[in-house]
Amino acid sequence: MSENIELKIKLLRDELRKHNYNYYVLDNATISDYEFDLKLKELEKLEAENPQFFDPNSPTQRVGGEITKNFTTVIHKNRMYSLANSYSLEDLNDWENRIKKMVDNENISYSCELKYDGASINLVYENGKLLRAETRGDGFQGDDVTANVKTIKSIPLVLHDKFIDSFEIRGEIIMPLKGFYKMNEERIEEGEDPFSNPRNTASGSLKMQDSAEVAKRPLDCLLYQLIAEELPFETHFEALMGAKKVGFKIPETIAVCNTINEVFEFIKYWDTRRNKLPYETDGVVVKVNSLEQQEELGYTAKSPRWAIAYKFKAEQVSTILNEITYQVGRTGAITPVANLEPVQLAGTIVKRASLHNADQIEKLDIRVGDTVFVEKGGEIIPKIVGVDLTKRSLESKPTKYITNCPDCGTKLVRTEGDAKHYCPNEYGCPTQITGRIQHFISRKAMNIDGLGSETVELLFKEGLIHNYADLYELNESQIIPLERMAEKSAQNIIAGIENSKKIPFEKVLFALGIRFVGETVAKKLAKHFKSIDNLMNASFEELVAVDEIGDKIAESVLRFFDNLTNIQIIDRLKNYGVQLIISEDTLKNQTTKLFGKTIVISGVFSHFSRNDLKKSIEDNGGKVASSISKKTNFVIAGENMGPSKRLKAESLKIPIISEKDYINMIS
Ligand SMILES: NC(=O)c1ccc[n+]([C@@H]2O[C@H](COP(=O)([O-])OP(=O)(O)OC[C@H]3O[C@@H](n4cnc5c(N)ncnc54)[C@H](O)[C@@H]3O)[C@@H](O)[C@H]2O)c1
Ligand SMILES: [Zn+2]
Repeated sequence: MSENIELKIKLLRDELRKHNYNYYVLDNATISDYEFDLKLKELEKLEAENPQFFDPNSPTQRVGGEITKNFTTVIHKNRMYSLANSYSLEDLNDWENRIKKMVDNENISYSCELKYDGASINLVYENGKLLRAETRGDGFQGDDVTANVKTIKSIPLVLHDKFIDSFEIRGEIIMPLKGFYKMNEERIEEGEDPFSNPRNTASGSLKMQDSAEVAKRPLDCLLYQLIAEELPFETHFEALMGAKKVGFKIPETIAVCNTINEVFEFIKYWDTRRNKLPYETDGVVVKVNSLEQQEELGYTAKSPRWAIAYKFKAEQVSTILNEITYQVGRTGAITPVANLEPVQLAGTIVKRASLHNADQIEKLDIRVGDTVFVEKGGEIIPKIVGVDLTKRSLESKPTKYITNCPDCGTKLVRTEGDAKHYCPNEYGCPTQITGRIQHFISRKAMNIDGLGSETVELLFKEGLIHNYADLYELNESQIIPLERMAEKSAQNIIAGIENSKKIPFEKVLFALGIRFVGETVAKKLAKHFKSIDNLMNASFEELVAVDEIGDKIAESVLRFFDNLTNIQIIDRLKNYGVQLIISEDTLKNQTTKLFGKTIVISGVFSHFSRNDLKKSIEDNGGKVASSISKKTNFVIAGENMGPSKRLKAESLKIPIISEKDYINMIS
């Protein structure tokens, strides 16, 4: 018997560790938070009943995150904790009873805050300046992500008023919904899969290697705790308001409640209104307001006793699944969509839900006619999380995924490791053809004025264009007779197409619609290879040698240029005068002085910002790496170079040069 329990505990611990890793390190959870919390609760219960199997390393005893190998590790001056959870008013009452006993039945007032859903961050300030930003990691040590955090505009780098000399302030890095939706629209436009939710995206962004990329992500930071050797405040709330005065972003939603009943009111209020906030929240955090009482209460192994999270229930409704339809994307990817009986959810009427791919349908055994549960997380469209099997009719049959393209009838393919089915009829499938042309003319690509998506469809239907090169053969007399067209609009279209011949190479490269080559990648490739001919002749090794170009992108580029139709189209674009070589302007200030050199930078510089220094290295043909290895040619050290980096460079005998040496080197 006890052997069984021991095994059960071990299996649960292993499973939860795996989920922690997926969630915190890979930013890619494979079960819902609800299921995760249930399993954790089950383990807590088993451990409490069987104290002989206690293990300080159990997921019940430890903060779930980890440090990564991509950043300098920092030991937290003050430990970072998780929060105990509660799911009902009863849980909260129990908590109050417990803590009241520990503070001798004194009155307790509470600070109530929303639980912002993102990634925790610790900001270290010395003498009014941001010194370091650290992730929570395992609570004892985290990743030094200062360079990335410095790109978040709402975080003050220098305080505009005198405050405490040395302190830490903690908060949550979040991605507000508006920015999240916009980014996803752009990704879909570029043929990439959209991000799954704002939390993962915020957490993933924080851990990117290139701060210039992080700067493009619309991140924000909401702060919720101040820590110092000695705080000149009596209460947590006053401390936050003090921090607010010197420039920190502290949400307006905080309230002080004098009784637990007032806390309930706060929770009820926000449970129905949180959808109206510009960011996601997943609950309320209730904190003992008096700092003295907080100190008295202290911490358990994993969380403060003076605070508790109340988790909102994910909003869920049930409705009937009327039909499953299939969409074809510009890259041929098929997305199944659930068409639902319209239902009210989180303030909007929901008619459709994403089903992602065939596996998802199979896993949940979703069938037409089913009553399904629909949830709204951070996704653009809601998702189906389960089926109400008690309502399934006896005649119901498992869903058969389509085998052929709903648009052109071609047999679909699915390559190993890819969750999606694709229509391989790249050059014959109408949606793919018009999708590629629509992408080509779009604002961030060739920016062809006067030509819209509908006109592209019309021109295609009339047999006037089959690919984007055909645009350059169009003339006014072909366009004027078309539906809703007149001389003026035809002239505009032709003028817009003519003007697009001036669009610079990096945008043309993006416009070609090579899978995984979005705006940024196109810029990188254009800058590195300088012309389409060089790019076309590049080998896999040459491609992956370019900073931030990985296997997936390299393979996609090779595949694109391996196709005769594409080569012919590019030849035609060349003849029409489209820019397929990088312009003189872009080449200015560029040299090959650092060609083949891998350089690591560390510290703070006076002549360059870190990003400018990176750009300068790249402009001179060098490659910037984030960590020192045998492949590093030299390290440029600024002020306050990280001691671990210095040690590593010295032990590998890698030259360390100053900013001045560098400037001499390139001038
Ligand atoms: N689905 C999965 O596989 C999986 C795996 C691991 C964890 N999880 C989920 O992650 C959560 C557990 O993560 P956790 O241990 O980080 O705990 P938590 O996120 O539930 O609570 C602690 C965190 O809340 C944040 N927070 C937000 N607003 C705050 C405020 N106003 N005051 C104080 N803190 C605030 C802090 O960053 C703090 O670190 C659970 O919801 C769990 O379901 C899911
Ligand atoms: Zn097709």
